[in-house]
Amino acid sequence: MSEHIEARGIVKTFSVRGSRAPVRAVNGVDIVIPRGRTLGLVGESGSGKSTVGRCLLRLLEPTEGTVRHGEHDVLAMKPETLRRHRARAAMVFQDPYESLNPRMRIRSVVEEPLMLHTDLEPSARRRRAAELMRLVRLEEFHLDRFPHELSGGQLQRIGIARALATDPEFLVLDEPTSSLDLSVRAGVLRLLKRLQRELGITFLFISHDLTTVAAMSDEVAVMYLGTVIEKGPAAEVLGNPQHPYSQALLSAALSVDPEGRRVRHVLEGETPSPVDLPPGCPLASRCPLVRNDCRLAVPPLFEVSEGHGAACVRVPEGTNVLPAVGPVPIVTAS
Ligand SMILES: Nc1ncnc2c1ncn2[C@@H]1O[C@H](COP(=O)(O)OP(=O)(O)OP(=O)(O)O)[C@@H](O)[C@H]1O
Repeated sequence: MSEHIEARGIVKTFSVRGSRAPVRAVNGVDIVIPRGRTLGLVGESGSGKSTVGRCLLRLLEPTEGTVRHGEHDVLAMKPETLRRHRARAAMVFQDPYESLNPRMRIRSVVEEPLMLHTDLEPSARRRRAAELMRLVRLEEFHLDRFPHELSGGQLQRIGIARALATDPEFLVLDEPTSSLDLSVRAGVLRLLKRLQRELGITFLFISHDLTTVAAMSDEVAVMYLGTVIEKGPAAEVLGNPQHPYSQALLSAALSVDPEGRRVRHVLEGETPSPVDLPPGCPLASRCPLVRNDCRLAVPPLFEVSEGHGAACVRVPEGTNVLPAVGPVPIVTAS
């Protein structure tokens, strides 16, 4: 299966007022997603998930790293090439109401990307808008409504229709169902699955909700403090987590193991500030299993099983080192 989205060594820092040191929001992340597949990106609030998603779309300029979309070097694009490239990749935001202009009719919301990134005539834009309504299972009359006249679930379908307007190959879905009632969540997730199947779109699915990620993802990457600390096939990472942070995240969410026993992996203490990152494993200051060598260097992703890696020195020695998410060559540790 061909790699579709491939980002290497992504670093993103933000300068903040009143602080001489920048916030290191993303600290050397690799992302590889094969065409038509879903990578779920999980981690607590502030771990850098949205910043990674925005860097992949170049809605933010990474401070370091490379981003490839198919054959295209996204970060090397000049403005006009980038404008046309924006038709190939789009983002669906968490809160559909917040992300839509309340004064724009839905038709303008849906047609806007066509105006910005394509040269379609008005009549072709209208036809495309009607087609998009059918695709997301809404009625054509919704195009003449304003955002406040639609329900949360309908608005998120509009957010999806807008993202699909230019027939993109890649979508970043940033917590696309977190603001929705449970009763409409499943419908939106089913819609996304169907669209992916029918249109062959590649997804980066960002969420802190592990149940949703489990249902949506082929592979999962777990982020902590700007770093991917575990990644691999979704069933492996979520069913057999090896990094103490992933174990804590999962036990907080599930609180029972596969045999039905209650398990608790509690992390004490505060997450360190991304302005002042510790030198070794980012979890060292909170990890119940910490050893001296954890504080020396950031551990690489040690291979737990095929394609499943965890950046923890306690993963058995003598294993391979996984350099990135997805089907990439595996380097044997010396
Ligand atoms: N524009 C910005 N200026 C300064 N700091 C920022 C900016 N954007 C993000 N950050 C910081 O970068 C870190 C990562 O933020 P990010 O939003 O990517 O995390 P996240 O995992 O997506 O969290 P959430 O789930 O809450 O959206 C946080 O410490 C955040 O405060």
